Amino acid sequence: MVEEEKDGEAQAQEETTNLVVPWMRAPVDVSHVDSCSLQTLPSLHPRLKEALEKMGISSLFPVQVAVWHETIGPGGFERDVCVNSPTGSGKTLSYALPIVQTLSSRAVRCLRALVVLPTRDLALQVKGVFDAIAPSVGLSVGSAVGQSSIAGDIAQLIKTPKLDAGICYDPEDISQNLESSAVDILVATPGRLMDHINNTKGFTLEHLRYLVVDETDRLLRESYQEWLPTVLKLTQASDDGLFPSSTPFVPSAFGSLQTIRRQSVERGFKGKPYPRLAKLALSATLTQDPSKLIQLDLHHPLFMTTGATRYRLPEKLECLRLICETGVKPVYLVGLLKALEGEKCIVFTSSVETTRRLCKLLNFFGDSMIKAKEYSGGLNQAVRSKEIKAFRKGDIKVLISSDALARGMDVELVTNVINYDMPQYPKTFIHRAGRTARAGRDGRCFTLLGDHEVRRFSSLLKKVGNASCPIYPIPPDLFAPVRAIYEPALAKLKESVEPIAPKRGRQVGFKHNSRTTNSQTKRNKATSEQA
Ligand SMILES: Nc1ncnc2c1ncn2[C@@H]1O[C@H](COP(=O)(O)OP(=O)(O)OP(=O)(O)O)[C@@H](O)[C@H]1O
Repeated sequence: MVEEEKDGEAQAQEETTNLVVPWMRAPVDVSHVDSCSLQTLPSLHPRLKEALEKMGISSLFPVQVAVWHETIGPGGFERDVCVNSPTGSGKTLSYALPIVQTLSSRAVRCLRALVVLPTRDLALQVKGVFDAIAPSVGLSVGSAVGQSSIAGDIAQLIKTPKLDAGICYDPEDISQNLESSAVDILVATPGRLMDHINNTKGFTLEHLRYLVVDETDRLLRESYQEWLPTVLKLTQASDDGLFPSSTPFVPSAFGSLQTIRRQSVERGFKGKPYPRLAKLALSATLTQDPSKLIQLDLHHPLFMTTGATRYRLPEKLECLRLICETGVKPVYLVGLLKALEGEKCIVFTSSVETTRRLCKLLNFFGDSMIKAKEYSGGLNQAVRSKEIKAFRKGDIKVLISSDALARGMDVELVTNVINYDMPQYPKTFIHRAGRTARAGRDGRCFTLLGDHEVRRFSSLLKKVGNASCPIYPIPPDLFAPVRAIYEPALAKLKESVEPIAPKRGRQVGFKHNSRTTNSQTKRNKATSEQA
């Protein structure tokens, strides 16, 4: 299974699209915004300040300051906000903080903010950020992600109030109206969100005020059961001015409430439901494709980006390349990993299959060489969670991964990213490389290349705005011993791996060069990260 960022056709189409929507032509340039200490940040709730300090945060990053100024204070959240900001620049807190601050004054608990992410692990990571700040102002956060128990979700999300003794209730009203949300903020993946929309009694988006579409370009690439049009429809005003799911009788004694969205006649809002659903869309590689952006139904959108170029790598990222002899790429990888011994490294391959084999092969080099673990969409969730936990703790130093880990994942102290397989698309390079050099830290991104890939890689580097990518020389004293044990390790791999039905022109195992991988990539136009 291939987990590349997107298929070539769509990527190529986007690369050549010169149609930039008018509101993207006059962006707020975040590179002109300064960080701001929590002391001087206007209007910050004192309890949120305390919570941030507990997280070790003393100032906000530029993108966070820019979004804060747009969303907090008079006129806040009047416009939808689209953010294109480098990996590791702090986009999660840039939306989490203003949403939590704004909801801190809410009187009744109901679901008001929905954050959607493409994968389970990402959603849980973002929930962790909300969990660190929202309870300080009395807000509750829930998650609805794939591969967790639906019953558990429901218990967490839906509150069924206790009825006062002695009052006579209509059973129908009780069953229909008295269940309400136990959370103010929900972090979800699209598939599980649709499960709740379609099947969970009492789950409603009636009161939703904020919708965050994180990793926007990834989420807009697939329809994921039409989650976005469904959410937008469920938050529209109906013809009679009332929200469609509102029922005429809701006994206020139980704390239920209705949000009435009317067709507004105010300037700038004419014909739109009010109160309005405010939207935030974010990515390090935000799409500029009008046919994708239109799906968001943005209101008077404000575009925030960093610098003049479309893509931008983290400031302290150093890019390096290794030119590998054909047929012995794993030797270069092991030599490089030996040179980086003790540091946390993520090694990216282009498919689940290569991830599995490469991980096995590295472990066949023997304990004195490299201990590596695997992370890919081919593993079950429990194993993936276990490996990522061990990697976060530092018990594992080398993680071999497919692109399932390329987007958004924030693992502390990853100092090196290694592209074992050269990424095919600029977006893939940006997201993979962005697993290091986060939050202003240093990091290195190495790319292993065959001779025939050098030119294509140079053109890719130009597209990501990086001209300099010197060759990294592996110290010869590290290289020679690795080479000596390569053949026995490869033989062990061949014994252990089940033979794959041979396809014409396809080489099995690691007697391949990157051309083989590329042809596999083209054959397997499969999906990737699981929703
Ligand atoms: N103001 C801050 N001060 C210090 N650290 C911060 C601050 N804001 C965020 N961070 C840290 O920076 C790291 C990157 O943040 P985050 O994951 O939000 O980046 P991102 O822009 O969403 O990246 P990606 O595009 O890869 O998803 C996290 O470890 C986070 O805890």
